[in-house]
Amino acid sequence: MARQFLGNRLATGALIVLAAIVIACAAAPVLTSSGPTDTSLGESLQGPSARHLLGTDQLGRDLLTRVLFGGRSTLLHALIVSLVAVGVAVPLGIVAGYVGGWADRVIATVTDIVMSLPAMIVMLVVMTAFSEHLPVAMAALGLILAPPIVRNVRGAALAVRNELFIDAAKVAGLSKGRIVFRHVFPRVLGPILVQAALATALGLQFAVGLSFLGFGAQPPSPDWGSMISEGSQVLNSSPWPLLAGGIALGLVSLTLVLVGDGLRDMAVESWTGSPSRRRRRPARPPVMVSQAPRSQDGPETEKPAPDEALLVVRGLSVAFTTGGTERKVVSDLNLTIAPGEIVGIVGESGCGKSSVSRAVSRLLASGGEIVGGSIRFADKDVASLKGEDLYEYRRHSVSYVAQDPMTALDPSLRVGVLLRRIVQAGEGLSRRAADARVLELLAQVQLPDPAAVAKRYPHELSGGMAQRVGIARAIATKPRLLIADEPTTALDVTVQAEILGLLRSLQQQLGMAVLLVSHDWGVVAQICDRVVVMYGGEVVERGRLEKVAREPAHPYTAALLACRPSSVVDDDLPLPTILGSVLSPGEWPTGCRFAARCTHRTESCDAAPIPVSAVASAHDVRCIHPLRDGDSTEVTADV
Ligand SMILES: Nc1ncnc2c1ncn2[C@@H]1O[C@H](COP(=O)(O)OP(=O)(O)OP(=O)(O)O)[C@@H](O)[C@H]1O
Repeated sequence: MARQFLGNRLATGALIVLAAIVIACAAAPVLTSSGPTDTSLGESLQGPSARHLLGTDQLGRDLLTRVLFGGRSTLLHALIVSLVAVGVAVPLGIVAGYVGGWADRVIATVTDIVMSLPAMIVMLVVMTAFSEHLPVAMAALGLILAPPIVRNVRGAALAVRNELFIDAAKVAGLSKGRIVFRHVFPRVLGPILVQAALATALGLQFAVGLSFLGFGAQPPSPDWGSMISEGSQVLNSSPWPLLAGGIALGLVSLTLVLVGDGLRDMAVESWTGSPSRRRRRPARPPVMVSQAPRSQDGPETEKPAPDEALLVVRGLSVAFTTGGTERKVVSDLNLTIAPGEIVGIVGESGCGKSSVSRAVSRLLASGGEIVGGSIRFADKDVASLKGEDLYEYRRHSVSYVAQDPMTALDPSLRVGVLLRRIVQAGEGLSRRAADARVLELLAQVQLPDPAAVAKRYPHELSGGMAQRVGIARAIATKPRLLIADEPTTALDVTVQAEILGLLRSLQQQLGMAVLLVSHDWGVVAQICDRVVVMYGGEVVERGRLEKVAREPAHPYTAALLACRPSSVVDDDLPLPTILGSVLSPGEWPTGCRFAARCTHRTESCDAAPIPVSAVASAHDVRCIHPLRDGDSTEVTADV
């Protein structure tokens, strides 16, 4: 961090000047040979000379001495403003942005009220009430300046709340407090530093302004405001008394702004590595619980018995509310996963795969809600978990590996620190033991030279290495179910294969179950035991992987399989695609949701919702015209 700041020459220069001024003011009694009130009428209103570097005022007092002594109270008052403003605003801004809900609404109302007050009039009232106590007035000014900082910090915290690495920290079981201190605060530090510098500059202006009006130091004691006031009265005779205070004020204000800019750039660079690494995600609050008894998703013919199952999802419906309209994106979904099993969910983009995985890991985005059904994990009712139980579930039951490894790792933390915090949070290990465990985890995900990797920031890793670190974090809590949402989509093909191989070998070593979400049959086919095909928010087919892949019964599954690059025989032909596009959630028809793109469509497909039924042992399909051996599987593929 310090290196990044020093790289900004302007800011470094400004900091040196600012520090020099502050130190000189603090050490004024030592640095000056005369006192600030020592008069010498014979030397009145002189210009700069070797004896008086900034000249003298009308009473022959040395202006430099008065600037240095006067700066002590002026800078102290500015500091009070800044400390009060930032000290009040930062906690409120973080709570409003990160916690949200009613806390956000209350804080927003209070800040709106304070912002609507006329600052100058309030200050004059405060000054009248505390005319002898400028520090109290400065503290009041700090309170008046806090609301814009609250808004700024709130915005930064809100943006961080939506980052993938916060989801990852939640799934790793870190409590809200730890997440705020370890992940949110470092990310809002940039805006805080800038605001602190600006608040100090503003405080300085106010301190000087109030003193100019006579509320500050009383003669003969100096401060910069009273010096400017006195200087303005003798401006016709000499500009130096005015310039001395004015230059000090201008210099400190300018350096504060430049230092603030430098600090902000330093904070941004240290958490991003490069600006291109920063991405935003929509906000996501906790989900709500509700029930929906009706189920069109029929019984799974191939599943572990409920008492053997690790995860049992029944009739799950998920909806998003945007602009006051609720839209179901997953409807009536059944899914069962046995301990140690790898199940894949496959389907085109927008079919609801991630919504299912996020509902299971309790990470639905803002506006997202479980509106029906149940999710049971071992003996837990996942949808109703709260507080400690939710941390416990995330800490020891599920883990989440996200699509983009770069955004899923906190860019402001070295890999070793990031993993150590996860390891220490749950197991209460000493630092040394936690560091050893971190190296063990990095070795477990087959990263060469774990000690060197532990010292790097995420932006210093390749995509594949970053995803291995993401997996190391996911297994650090020894989960029973690892959810991997498109874990290889952001990686190139060779790295994809390595990551899938790693997931398979970790699953075997640790005995955990895996729910793999992908739009790519090739990925699912490499490691899954069973597969669930989703279309339009519902399951259209499921069964053992080899069975579904060899004998797809739903035309959609068949079309997906036909679109795999590996199924193209003639390299000269373009890749096949499925005709039409996925319907948006609000456009789903009553009958078969795939009907508009299906060449097997008949009138009865549109008449009523299509139930799931068994086509064979261990093989279910939601289609009234399931494909049979010999039926064309490419009918919907457009080449
Ligand atoms: N935060 C959100 N707000 C509103 N709608 C959303 C939100 N997230 C997802 N959706 C909608 O939910 C539907 C299902 O999205 P989901 O991400 O679950 O599908 P997916 O199959 O995983 O697709 P992808 O592979 O592109 O992520 C989509 O229509 C999408 O627009």
